[in-house]
Amino acid sequence: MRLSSHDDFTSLREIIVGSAANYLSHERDVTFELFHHENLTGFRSDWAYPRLAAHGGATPQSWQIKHRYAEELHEDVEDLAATLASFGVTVHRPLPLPPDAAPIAGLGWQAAPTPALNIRDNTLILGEEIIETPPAIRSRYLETRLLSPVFTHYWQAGATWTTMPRPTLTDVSFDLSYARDATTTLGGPTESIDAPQPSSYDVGFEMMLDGAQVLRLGRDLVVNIAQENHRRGVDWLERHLGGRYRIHRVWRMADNHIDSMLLALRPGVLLARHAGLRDLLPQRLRAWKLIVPPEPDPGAFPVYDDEDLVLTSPYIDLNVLSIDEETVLVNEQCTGLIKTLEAEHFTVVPVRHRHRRLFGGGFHCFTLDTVRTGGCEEYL
Ligand SMILES: NC(=[NH2+])NCCC[C@H](N)C(=O)O
Repeated sequence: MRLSSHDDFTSLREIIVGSAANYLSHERDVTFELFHHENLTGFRSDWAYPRLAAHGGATPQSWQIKHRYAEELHEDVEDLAATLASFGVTVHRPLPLPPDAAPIAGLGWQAAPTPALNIRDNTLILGEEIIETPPAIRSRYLETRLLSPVFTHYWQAGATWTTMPRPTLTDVSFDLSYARDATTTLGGPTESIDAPQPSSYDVGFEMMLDGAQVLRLGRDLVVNIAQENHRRGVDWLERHLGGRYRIHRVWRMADNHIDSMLLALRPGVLLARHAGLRDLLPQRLRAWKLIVPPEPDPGAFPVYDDEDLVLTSPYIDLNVLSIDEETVLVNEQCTGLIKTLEAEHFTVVPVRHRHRRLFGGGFHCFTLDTVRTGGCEEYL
């Protein structure tokens, strides 16, 4: 079918499910530390972390992921793909990262590549257009290349395929204000994000915007912005779209991705982390109903060691995936959310995903819907 995806809730026909194959390590350079600083430092995350200060050091490090967790993740992602297929959805897959992947390099940096797992992040599908968004983490620089075969398939069927300007990603490319303003300890055990090193390739602040910062509602796009890199990215998007969409900028609802804060389940209904989010919404969206699940249960997560990096907050299970306006895939461990949605008359499909705190995403992050029945509607 032709690419056509304008929202997260109308009937799902085709989807890409990320690949967790060979997720062996995290490249703990300054770009990784900055992107994940909120979780790495425990800020806002209630039972975040005994923590890392003990480790010390200032050079990028390859942080090994325990084999068992990588394997269990892979198993859960393959099951997710099978569950979607069992609903009659056509499932596409990225190329798996090979086990012996060589490091990738940019101007003045080098990093081990990550697999195309959280594919919501680096691509934005807007209707009939694929927009590859500029990554903010070096190890993710070539991630969308693993999706090239799928994008080529849609391009051949008539899709528009665009790549936003690619950043150089030197240390000084980043606006650190969000990290500085937050009440958090800067710097992880590896590279301090507060000490950018000069490079001959410096160009100053660059555009950086992840697809996952955008909530798609037909003609309306709600975009979370936390700092200048994001602002430049949204400015680009707005100019590129040339009035075809209405962009609503939301200031600092989250550090970056919006999809463990707010998701649309159907026109008029949002799933929200807490009721206070209403005040941050664009005026016309404030009239929508907010479904707020109970606070996450610490007992619903595996217990990890200090060296197992926790990359998401305990609210990650809010990151659900809708098959249609009634049917929602939810983490089987998140019984509070399951009950809440059932009470609202949704059909919940429980799906296993054990290590959602270790790999940065839930079901919405791991997928990219490419064909849904909804058009470019005026929901607002
Ligand atoms: N598209 C994504 N990767 N979203 C995941 C967002 C997770 C969010 N930072 C949290 O800790 O809850």
